[in-house]
Amino acid sequence: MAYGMLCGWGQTSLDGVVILESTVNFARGSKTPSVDFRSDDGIQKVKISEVVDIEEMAWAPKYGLKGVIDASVRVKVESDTNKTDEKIMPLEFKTGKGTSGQTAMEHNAQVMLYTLLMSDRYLKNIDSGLLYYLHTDQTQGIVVQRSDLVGLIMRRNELATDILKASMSQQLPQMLQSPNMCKGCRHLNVCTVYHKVHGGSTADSGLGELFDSLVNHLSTAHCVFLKKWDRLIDLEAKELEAVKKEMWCSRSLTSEHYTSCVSSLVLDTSDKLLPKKFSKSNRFIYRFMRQDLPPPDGKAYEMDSLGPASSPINNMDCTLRTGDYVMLSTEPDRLIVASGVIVDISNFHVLVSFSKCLRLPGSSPSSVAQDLCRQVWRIDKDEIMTSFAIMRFNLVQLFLQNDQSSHLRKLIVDLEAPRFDSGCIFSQDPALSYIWSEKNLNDDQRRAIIKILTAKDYALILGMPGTGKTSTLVHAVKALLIRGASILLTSYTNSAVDNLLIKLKAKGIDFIRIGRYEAVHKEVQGHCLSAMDMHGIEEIKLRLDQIKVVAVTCLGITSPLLANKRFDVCIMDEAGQTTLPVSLGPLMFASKFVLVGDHYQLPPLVQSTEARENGMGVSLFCRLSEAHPQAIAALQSQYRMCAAIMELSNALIYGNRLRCGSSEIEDAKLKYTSSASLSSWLKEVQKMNRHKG
Ligand SMILES: Nc1ncnc2c1ncn2[C@@H]1O[C@H](COP(=O)(O)OP(=O)(O)OP(=O)(O)O)[C@@H](O)[C@H]1O
Repeated sequence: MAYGMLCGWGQTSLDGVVILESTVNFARGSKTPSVDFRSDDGIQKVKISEVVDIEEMAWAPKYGLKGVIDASVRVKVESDTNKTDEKIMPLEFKTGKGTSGQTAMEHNAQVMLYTLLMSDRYLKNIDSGLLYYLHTDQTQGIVVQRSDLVGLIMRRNELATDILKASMSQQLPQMLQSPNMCKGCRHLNVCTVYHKVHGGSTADSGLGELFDSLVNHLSTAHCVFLKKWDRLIDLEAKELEAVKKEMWCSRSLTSEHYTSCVSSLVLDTSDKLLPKKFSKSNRFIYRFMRQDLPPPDGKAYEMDSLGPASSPINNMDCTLRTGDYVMLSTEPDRLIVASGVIVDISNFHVLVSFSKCLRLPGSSPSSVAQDLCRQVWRIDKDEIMTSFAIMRFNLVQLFLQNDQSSHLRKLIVDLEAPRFDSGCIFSQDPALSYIWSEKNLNDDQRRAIIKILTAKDYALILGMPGTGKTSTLVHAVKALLIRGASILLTSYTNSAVDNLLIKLKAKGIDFIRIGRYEAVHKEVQGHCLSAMDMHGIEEIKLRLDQIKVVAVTCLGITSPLLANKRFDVCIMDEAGQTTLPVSLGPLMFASKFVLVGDHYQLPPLVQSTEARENGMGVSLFCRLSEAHPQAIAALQSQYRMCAAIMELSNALIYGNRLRCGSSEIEDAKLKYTSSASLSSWLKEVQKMNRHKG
């Protein structure tokens, strides 16, 4: 029965696949495992009677806690005295063997907190949970004591106070000074680096030589750099904190007050097939509409404006867009039910895709559909804080003690000059022969690709508007592939990544696109793993090992598909508009990198004035360009503007460095058949020209 239910769930990540497989195996197990709950009832037998949810999001604003529960299960528990009890509880899978010591304590604490989150979610007292160790096939029962929960919540409060203090005044709490506990802790590296950066000494770390061995590589300049950028991220995060608070605390805000949400929604049931299964991505699509929208009678959807009682979803202020990560919650109690991605949004509806069928917590299998239809919903944007977590993660990686971090640190923090292998220009390199023989490249573009091919550390491509950046990158990728290099292509936005991929596809270059299927351009969706006919993790791994070109957005690098992947080159487009901590992420995956951008155009978007004034608007591209102009290859021949328009760009920004790529471009004129169809500003220009003439 459990397997039947599981088949209804889509698979989102490798973790998800592992959990699904594990739960199926666990639930299918013919034997009824005996589990020690360490309670008065002695050893008890447990049997899963229903898998209620997989990877269930559990948010409890009142405790300030959130988590994703591997599996929420209904379990029949039979004690020695033949007493049978049916309960809902969390089931957490662990891959390690650690059933003792500190790790086991952490696992226990995690399950206990999940019972608290589930109690809040299912509105009933959930007093026990299960831990299943995959390696040893051992199941451990946990019965929650009130005193344990009180202790855990107190620790949570201490942690929250410390985090708040750190973000306000950059003061970190004392280290534990316990070598035994610290040695096995997975946060040891980051913890010691931060301790040193904040002026901590070996003595007050309490770790002696161990501390020195982890931080001795850090110079004063490194500490200053990390501290500065950490502070800038704090400032920017604080700016957006207000938005996050609204999401957690507000109960009655409408989109008029808060533009990243739509409230008062109901499921549109006019299409009986909802949810629709998006077969390619294995996701489930639900359509929501305003509660006050008149029922669709065929005409309602075609109306330009709605009646006075109803307000459009996608009004001018609403910042929700297709491709946005969102959270779905209930109104008025604001129970967060699932996270998904907007597939489409208009004045009348919003389509959201989820990794599995929706179900209200506690809903019985027979009434799931009715319960969902009766519910009033709210959709909030949900990506702001994840990007800060990624930025911090990227930043601290740069200061850890390993070869890759050390290499990047020298280039990015110490600003060591990048090396170029000019000798190879005269070699018989087939990649270079390809570039020399390629007729569609102009001299600037050829020089740029040679810069990329000769770079040992990095190259910077300054691509002014319309100078053929994308076309140049396509040839650069081809040349690198001739050399047998593996390439990670990245950019901040999905559209920039896909723009390049569409051109690569036209040239017959194969690639894998990592990212949310819905946010990927239709023309390249077929290159998403979720759209391929893959059977199991091994096949996915094999495909990833074989492919030479992988593309992902800068913030998409946290995908488990990229874990342990290494590339010869990372090429980053839009680098002039990407903040430094975001840029660092993809660079960690490659031996050398190419940044493509134009720092004369818009700098990275930074909301906080203080962060901007203190340097957050300086991209890595700009930092390296200013330090090492010799690393830049500039594309200056443009193919988008006639001479008169280009002169404006040259006068305002480019100091006459831009030139027309051909005489046709230089003299190009706008062709139109009738002036009636012209917009008013063009008519004005036309009049002025006649006047001049
Ligand atoms: N060497 C070349 N000769 C002739 N046309 C070219 C050449 N390189 C690029 N183009 C043309 O110039 C236009 C702009 O190219 P592309 O889109 O690659 O530039 P871009 O720098 O990425 O553009 P933008 O800055 O506007 O995003 C395209 O129409 C392209 O075909």
